[in-house]
Amino acid sequence: MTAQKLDGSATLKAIKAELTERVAVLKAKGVVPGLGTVLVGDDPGSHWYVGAKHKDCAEIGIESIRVDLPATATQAEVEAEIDRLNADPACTGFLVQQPTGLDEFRLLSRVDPDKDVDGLHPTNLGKLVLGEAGSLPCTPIGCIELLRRHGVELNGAEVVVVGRGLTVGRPLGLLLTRRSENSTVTLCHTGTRDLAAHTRTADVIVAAAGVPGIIRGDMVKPGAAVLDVGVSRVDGKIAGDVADDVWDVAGWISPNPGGVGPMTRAMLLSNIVTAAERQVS
Ligand SMILES: Nc1nc(=O)c2c([nH]1)NC[C@@H]1CN(c3ccc(C(=O)N[C@@H](CCC(=O)O)C(=O)O)cc3)C=[N+]21
Repeated sequence: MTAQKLDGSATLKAIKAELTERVAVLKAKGVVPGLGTVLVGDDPGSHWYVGAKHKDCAEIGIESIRVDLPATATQAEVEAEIDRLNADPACTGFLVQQPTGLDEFRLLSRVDPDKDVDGLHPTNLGKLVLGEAGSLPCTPIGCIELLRRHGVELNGAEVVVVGRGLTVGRPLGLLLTRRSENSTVTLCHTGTRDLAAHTRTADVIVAAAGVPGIIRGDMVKPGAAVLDVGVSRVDGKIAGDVADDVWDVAGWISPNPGGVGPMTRAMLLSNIVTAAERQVS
């Protein structure tokens, strides 16, 4: 048996087509969505991600405001850019690319929550806990959207999430246990005594540990869906959390690259458009 692919690249394309129409409707009402990014330093990976986000925006009619600062930028300098984007009406949503090497909690908290298209502002994470509408974090909501669009059932499913990080694992548990998803979630992490005992009974495994190959074929129930979210570099190549032998056991796999990464970009675009729509009504 070989698993079917959960194709994030194809799904990004489909979502772009849908969003293009919503952007056109906004423009007809005189609203032009504009994404701002603040990038600190010269990490090549971060430059690639930010460039990809602006290219995605251009394709669907979203304007770009790009602020690149040197690695020597101070907390106060980055905060001044955040204040400027908060006040700029052409910027309908923005993000500070992580990591910055600065106090990220203070940076995140300074963004206007209505312009927080990453869904990581404390107000938006608090709204998620409270069940109120707000921007949702892009990577975990991208995992859910990828499964939904491939017809993988989440209602009543046993989902094992591996990793408790703030951008994926922790918020994913909150999203999946909403009534609209209705999954039963086990959140595993480095303190979990017997990881395989949990993953073996799961209908869906989300591997977001950042440990290459941590999920092996003998840890997966035949037919399960496995999302490879972890990103590490081994010899300069992207290495995910899912070992190759999982393809022989699982029913569905999101590859890495080509799976959840593009979905993160799709959900950022969706958050930008939704935030601009909220600002109209
Ligand atoms: N404020 C903030 N918001 C973010 O959303 C954010 C961030 N900081 N910091 C870094 C992570 C990482 N991230 C990715 C986006 C796209 C791909 C992606 O599209 N990857 C491609 C190819 C990657 C490659 O080939 O290098 C793929 O998986 O197919 C991956 C990772 C967003 N992040």
